[in-house]
Amino acid sequence: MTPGIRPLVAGNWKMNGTSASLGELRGIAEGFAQGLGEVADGLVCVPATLLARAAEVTTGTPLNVGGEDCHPKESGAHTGDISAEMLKDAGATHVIVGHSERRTDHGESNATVHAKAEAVWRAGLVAIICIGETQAQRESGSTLDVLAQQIAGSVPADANAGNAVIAYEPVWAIGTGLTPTVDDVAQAHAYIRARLGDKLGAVAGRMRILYGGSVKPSNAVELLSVENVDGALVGGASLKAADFLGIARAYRSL
Ligand SMILES: O=C[C@H](O)COP(=O)(O)O
Repeated sequence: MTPGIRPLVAGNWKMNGTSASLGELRGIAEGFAQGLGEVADGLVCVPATLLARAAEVTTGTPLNVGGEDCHPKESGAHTGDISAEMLKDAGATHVIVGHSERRTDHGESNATVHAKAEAVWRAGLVAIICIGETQAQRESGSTLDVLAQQIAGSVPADANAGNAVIAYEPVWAIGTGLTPTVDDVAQAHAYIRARLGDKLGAVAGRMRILYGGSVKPSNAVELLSVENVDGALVGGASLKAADFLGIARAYRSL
């Protein structure tokens, strides 16, 4: 946690969910409406196919919905792609950019992620910019260098606390049940805050830095209490309302 920064508990459904899943989203929205919204902001990023209906389900609740990716351009001949403006039209308030699965599956570079973050801002939305090292990079001792490069290349110079959220996701911790030690998380988040400070100045002290990678109700208090961890980006455990709310509930005791 960072004094003065309101935490954000964000879900990422990835390529999961059909209309039958909207009941879980409704459950999450109700949990935030019934008190959790007082201790943390809530967001669930859903597949584009569900976004408009997800926005309807969450209307009138504190829960926001977002997109998982966008094309850098506003419109044009890009079959199968979706622009940030389209996501906004469907009800998104946030868009994830640079998730490691996009970087790996679609070869997205830091420059691409940078362009996507700017596209999110062009649409008036908040960019959740993901960074994180692979297992091999960690084992070779280059974690902090990788984070520095990703911040330098992926985070536009006009990022601030209102338009961007940084998500630190060690790639090897995503969907594996493995998590870094709290000391490793603290070191990474402090380093990210410092590099953001170098790049952005004082505003970096007010930006949210989320941790992502195998967050679940049983480890949420431990991970979310770490200094400079201002929330979570949750994959698998965001698919069930009970699990996601269990994570957000950590903020009742922090
Ligand atoms: O965007 C979310 C992350 O990739 C974390 O996924 P996970 O909670 O399933 O490990």
